[in-house]
Amino acid sequence: MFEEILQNVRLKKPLTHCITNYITTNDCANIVLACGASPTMAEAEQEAAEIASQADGLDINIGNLNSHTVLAMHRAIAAANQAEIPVVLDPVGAGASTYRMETLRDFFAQYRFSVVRGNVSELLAVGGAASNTKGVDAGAADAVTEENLQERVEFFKQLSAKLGAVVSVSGAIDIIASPERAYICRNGHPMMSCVTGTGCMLSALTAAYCGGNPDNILEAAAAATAAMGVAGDIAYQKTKEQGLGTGSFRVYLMDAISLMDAETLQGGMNVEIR
Ligand SMILES: Nc1ncnc2c1ncn2[C@@H]1O[C@H](COP(=O)(O)OP(=O)(O)OP(=O)(O)O)[C@@H](O)[C@H]1O
Ligand SMILES: Cc1ncsc1CCO
Ligand SMILES: [Mg+2]
Repeated sequence: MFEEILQNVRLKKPLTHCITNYITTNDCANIVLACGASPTMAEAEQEAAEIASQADGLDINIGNLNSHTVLAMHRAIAAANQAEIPVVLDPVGAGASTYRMETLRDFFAQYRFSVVRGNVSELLAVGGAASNTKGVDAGAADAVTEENLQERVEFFKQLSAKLGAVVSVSGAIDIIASPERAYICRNGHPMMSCVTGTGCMLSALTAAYCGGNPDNILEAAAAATAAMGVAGDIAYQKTKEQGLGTGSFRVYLMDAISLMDAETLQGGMNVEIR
């Protein structure tokens, strides 16, 4: 199902411009390289538009904002919209502060996004629902479960229609929704949330996949989530076999993305369409 998506990324090596937070910048650059794309992490307001307009995909992550990066983000997104380059927005910590919510409100009022990707608490906050975000982490009370899955799928399909963007929600059960169709992914391991930035990495990976597949955004976003989930499964297996911890898991996760091929993805993924 996702074979062509992966192949396009390795063939086209999409230039992926990420304006992200300094907590995870290096991991985001490395995951973009690992999947076969090229990262550029420029965040100076003076060059953000110029760099973005040369890219194939743009990743905007609000994890650690300041007035300079917000200005750079505005310039980069405007340039990407102008050039019709896909933009992925990671609303890190949405619901945690007024500054983040106001920044998001300004973005949604002015620009188009291809994908809005975050954890469930962030996407509930973006959708105006009650959210129990715990800083940049999802609140346990918001988790997608087998019991509330259908209700959440409907909510995120509606949010996708409202935003005019694919909505990609991560957690134990991931939901990647367009207004008509949602991919449900049940891969990955809880250890993924014990390493900082697995979500930030998934957003960067999503931007790279969208950059390589600009005419197939829903499938590109779903394939990125499935690849990250399968990588999480592989990394956990290796970590457990060797009796190791989260530091090794982080390295094995990167290894698994760099070694990911269509066969591994197809064989390992647990994906349903609703
Ligand atoms: N309990 C879990 N079981 C399986 N996979 C998980 C679990 N929690 C998170 N994941 C996976 O980890 C990755 C990151 O998801 P998460 O929801 O933790 O993102 P996030 O909160 O945005 O992360 P961060 O902001 O720390 O970068 C996704 O690929 C997701 O599927
Ligand atoms: C820990 C942290 N703080 C801001 S961004 C970030 C990385 C995970 O989103
Ligand atoms: Mg996040």
